Amino acid sequence: MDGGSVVLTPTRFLQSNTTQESVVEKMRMGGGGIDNTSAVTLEWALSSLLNNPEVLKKARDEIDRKIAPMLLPHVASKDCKVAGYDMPHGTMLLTNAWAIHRDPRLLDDPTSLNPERFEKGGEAHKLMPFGLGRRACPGSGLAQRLVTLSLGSLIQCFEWERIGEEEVDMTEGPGLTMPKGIPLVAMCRARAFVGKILPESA
Ligand code: HEM
Repeated sequence: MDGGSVVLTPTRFLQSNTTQESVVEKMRMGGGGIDNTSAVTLEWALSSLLNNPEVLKKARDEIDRKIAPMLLPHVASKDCKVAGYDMPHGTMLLTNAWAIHRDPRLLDDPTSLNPERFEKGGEAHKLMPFGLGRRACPGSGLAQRLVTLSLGSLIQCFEWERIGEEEVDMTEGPGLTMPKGIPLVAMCRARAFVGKILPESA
């Protein structure tokens, strides 16, 4: 291997008295004890991807498209079954709320915006933005009041419009709380009655 700037050899971190230079030197000589099938395979794979950036981009786009945000991980405190699957004590369980909320077996036409669907008895339980069970969000009462009151006031007090013909971009950004990929920019105008209450906003 040429003395490149990145040496992908995880095993070297296990050897506290080994400098990077000495590891690289040993690798050049086919160093004993450093050979690691997985690390070598990873190194070749990453090398090939770096020489073929379009394939690297395709792989990353596919991962971004298919790996949805999960709820926080939970761990089984004792052996149990979830949906028929054995969960031995200590198993980490990740809930894919994104997929559950889009499952046509649970909701009719799940990707349509139809808030009235949750007025029907039992339907609200299919929505789980706050998780479920003992570790569900303890702030859900506060959050629901805050969000619904704020959204209600924004709808009540302003006329809203998109800034153009194009639909608002719905791409998700990275991060635990699933922020918007592109921040929302919209036009709003205070409704006439607001001017009577707050003259400076008219
Ligand atoms: C729209 C707003 C919010 C959303 C969507 C949200 C969502 C969540 C979710 C999905 C969890 C993980 C539940 C699980 O592990 O299954 C969680 C946990 C938690 N949330 Fe929230 N949350 C919100 C607002 C708040 C607020 C306002 C507070 C505090 C005032 C809060 C405090 C917490 C705490 C302390 C936990 C950890 C609970 C535990 O692990 O036992 N959250 N939240």
